[in-house]
Amino acid sequence: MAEGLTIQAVEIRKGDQPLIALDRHVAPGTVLTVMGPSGVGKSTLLSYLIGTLDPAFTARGRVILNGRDVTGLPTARRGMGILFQDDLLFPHLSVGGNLAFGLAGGDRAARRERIAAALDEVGLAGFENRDPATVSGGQRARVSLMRMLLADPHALLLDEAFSRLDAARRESTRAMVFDTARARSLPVVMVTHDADDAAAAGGPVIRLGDTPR
Ligand SMILES: Nc1ncnc2c1ncn2[C@@H]1O[C@H](COP(=O)(O)OP(=O)(O)OP(=O)(O)O)[C@@H](O)[C@H]1O
Repeated sequence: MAEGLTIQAVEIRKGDQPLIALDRHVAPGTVLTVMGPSGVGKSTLLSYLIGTLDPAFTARGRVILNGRDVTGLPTARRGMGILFQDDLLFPHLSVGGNLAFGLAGGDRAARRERIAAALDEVGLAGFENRDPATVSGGQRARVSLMRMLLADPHALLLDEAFSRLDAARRESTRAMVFDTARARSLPVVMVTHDADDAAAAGGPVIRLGDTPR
C-alpha cells in the first residue's frame, strides 16, 4: 500500500449543492497546498480529512493514511495533527502544561524530558513554567507546533496556520514545519491564501473553485 495520504474520490456536498470533488495522493514529506476564494470549502476539506465534518455537509470517498483506511475512525484515532491560525493554547495552563497535552504515556520524568527537548528544539528552552499570555505570537505558534508534533502524528493539516505571524516569524515557522514534515516523512495538506506559503512548500498547488461547483 502507498505511504502518504490518499484523498480518494472525495465529494463533499452542502445540502444538495456540490462543494468539493477531489482525488489526490500526498506523498510522505511533501505538501499539497490548497488555495481558492473564501467560502469555497478549504476548511471543510480539512475537517473532513480529520473527522470533524459538520453535519451540515455530506461526504463520499475515502481517506487513506499510510495504507490504512481511516475514513470511519474518530478524530483521535486517525493519527493526524492540525494547526489553525489561532493557536488555541489553553490559557489556564503553563507552556509546559500545554505541551503535556500532546503526550500520551510515559512516566513523569520521561514526559518532562520530552517537553524540555521539544522546547529546546524550537528555541524556547526553559519556557516550561511560562504563562502563554506572556509569550509572543511567534513563540505561541511554535508551542502549538510542538504540541501537535509531540502526539507523533502521521500527517499534518495546516489551516492558515501562519497567517497571524509577521513576515520573519512566518518564514521561520513554516520552514520549521516543512523541515519537520520532510524529516519525519509526513504528508502535509496546507490551506492558505498566501502565494509565498505555497512557494515555500514547493509541492503541488490545487485551487478549489476553479471548476464550477
Ligand atoms: N457548519 C456549517 N454549516 C453550514 N455551512 C457551513 C458551515 N461551515 C461552513 N459552511 C459554509 O460552507 C462553505 C465552505 O466553508 P469553508 O469554511 O470550508 O470555506 P473556506 O474556503 O475555508 O473559506 P475561508 O477562506 O473564508 O476560510 C461556505 O459557504 C461556508 O459558509
